[in-house]
Amino acid sequence: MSVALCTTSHSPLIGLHDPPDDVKAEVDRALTEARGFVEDFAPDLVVIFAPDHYNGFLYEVMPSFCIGAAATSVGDYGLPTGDLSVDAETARLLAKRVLDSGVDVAVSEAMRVDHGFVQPLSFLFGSLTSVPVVPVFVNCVAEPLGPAVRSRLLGSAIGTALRDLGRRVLVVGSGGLSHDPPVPRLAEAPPEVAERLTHGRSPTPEQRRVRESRTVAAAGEFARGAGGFRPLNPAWDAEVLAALAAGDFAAIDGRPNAWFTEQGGHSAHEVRTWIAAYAALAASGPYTVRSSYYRAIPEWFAGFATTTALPVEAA
Ligand SMILES: O=C(O)/C=C/c1cccc(O)c1O
Ligand SMILES: [Fe+2]
Repeated sequence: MSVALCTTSHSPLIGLHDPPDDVKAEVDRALTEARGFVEDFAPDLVVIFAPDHYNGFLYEVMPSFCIGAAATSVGDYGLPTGDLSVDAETARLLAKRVLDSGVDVAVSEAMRVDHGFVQPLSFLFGSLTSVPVVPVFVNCVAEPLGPAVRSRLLGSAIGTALRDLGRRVLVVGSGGLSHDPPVPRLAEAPPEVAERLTHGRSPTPEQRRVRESRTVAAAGEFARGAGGFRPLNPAWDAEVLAALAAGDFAAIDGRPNAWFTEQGGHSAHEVRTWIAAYAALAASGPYTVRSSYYRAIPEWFAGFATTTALPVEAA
């Protein structure tokens, strides 16, 4: 089997609240390069690690990790709705192998996914059904969170299992580096928001519109330096990118959750998806980063990065 990696930030504000044209063009070039890398690799399976933002996973039951044997997009922020082309047999096999390794992963036969999964799949493949996929949910927002090292163990177990498949597998990690957009938190939520975080899996179109327009308005404030949001942290982002590029998981493994939150903001825990993806790649041996793009983009509420990587012997 062969393996390749692409990690990318997502932001539902892309296309809804864009940065100046020169920045947008720079990101487009980076994503086009990543897409070219993926086309050249021509995967026959994609394993995507991504978070959810209270669209598919709510406090009714909030697993730390979940592998989907079937998945459908809820179509938040105007993104495509519909089923992903999930490779159910491989999803169930990977779940078994992860459980055998001692990492407790949930399984879903009806996973609902949001922009965290849908945006990278749409960027890289143009649709949700171009390539067989195994979606792997990583809880990055709903506290309490387990330690980040568990994401590495999850990725490592999946990468080890992938070695036996004899397939061309692209592992994808989806999520921002430093960022703290207004995703609600249960501990400080008023009752109606707590109710939504627990049971609100089917908002009306109007409820969805209100929620999404609030995020766009907040991004406008953030980009103007208003609103009291936590700033992006390019220095921390560089530190994390350098550790992952060097395969230096030890630099991250021992970090407490407070390190991610204090340095990068509450949503910086989305970097767990990158840790899992890089750990999955590392299971096939030493790797080398082929491309790495970064820019802090307040209009998208994101320390925005995209990287690609290959095993050393394939590079
Ligand atoms: O509104 C949400 O659910 C999330 C918004 C968001 C904004 C910016 C970067 C991200 O990673 C997000 O999920
Ligand atoms: Fe996100």
